[in-house]
Amino acid sequence: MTQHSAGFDVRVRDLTVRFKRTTALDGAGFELPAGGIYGLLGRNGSGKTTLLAVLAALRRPDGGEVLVDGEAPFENARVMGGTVIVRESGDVLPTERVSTNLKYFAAMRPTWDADRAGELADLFELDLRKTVTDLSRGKRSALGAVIGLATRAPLTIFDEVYLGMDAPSRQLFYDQLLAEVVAHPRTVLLSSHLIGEIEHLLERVVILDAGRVVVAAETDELRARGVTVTGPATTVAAATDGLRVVGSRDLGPTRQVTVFDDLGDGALTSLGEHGLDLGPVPLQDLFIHLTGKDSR
Ligand SMILES: Nc1ncnc2c1ncn2[C@@H]1O[C@H](COP(=O)(O)OP(=O)(O)OP(=O)(O)O)[C@@H](O)[C@H]1O
Repeated sequence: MTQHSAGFDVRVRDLTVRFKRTTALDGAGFELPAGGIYGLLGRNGSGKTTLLAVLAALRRPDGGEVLVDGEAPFENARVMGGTVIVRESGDVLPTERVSTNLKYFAAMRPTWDADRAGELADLFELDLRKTVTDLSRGKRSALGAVIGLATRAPLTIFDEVYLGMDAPSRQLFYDQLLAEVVAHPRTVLLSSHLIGEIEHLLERVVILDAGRVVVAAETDELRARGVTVTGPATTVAAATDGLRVVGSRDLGPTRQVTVFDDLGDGALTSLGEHGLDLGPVPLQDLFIHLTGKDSR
């Protein structure tokens, strides 16, 4: 059911987008419930920006279905009015001052919170008098963060916008994002390469690979499906037979494999009974295994 107070939900089914010779999205599908912070991960060229552009109504799909809050977003004034996308290329007025940009968004966006925008601009130490073109890359990213957060849109999309920020600024962004979503629930979709940094924020993760969704799952469920198994090579091979092994490396007689499978307690106990060492797999490693050359 759509919960308007908690943001827009997103349903994508069999989505295809083509550019002349390139199929950027090739039957992608996933769902995001209303209200929550979600991650869109994928290697360079996997289709993240294209997907986000479709969700934000900047592009019409060539095939399949995209529903945002129950309706197709393209040329849909209601859905577009409730969606904000922040991209590094900037959807700001580049030759105007920061202060003018904030006033412009205040006028354009009914959900804009001007006090919060001012507070965030202070926190990010943005000089309101500077024109956008005179800002450093990191400060331009910070302006994007301020706009994305202060808009309080039911669907808020950040397309790698915080990559230009230094580590303390990114931490500030993550903290402020979390505070915003707790105080004013909405649906936030972040695309990023910095998985280790953002994984604790994410309720769900969608991983794209070559235009297809290879994983769409709750982050906790994803972590539970990944385990490293370490021990004598022959024992590891026998114990993991029949499980989906996504990575393997040998260190002399010792083998470590990364398993990505529905591991119930039974499977884990049986691995443990073989006397093998079991360990967690960082999301970043799972991502590398699932989108690396070996998995194709
Ligand atoms: N305007 C365009 N014209 C032609 N091809 C395009 C266009 N935009 C994207 N593509 C192609 O579509 C594919 C997906 O690109 P997209 O920008 O969506 O990927 P991405 O996952 O955002 O990549 P990155 O992480 O490098 O930003 C790529 O092969 C890209 O070259």
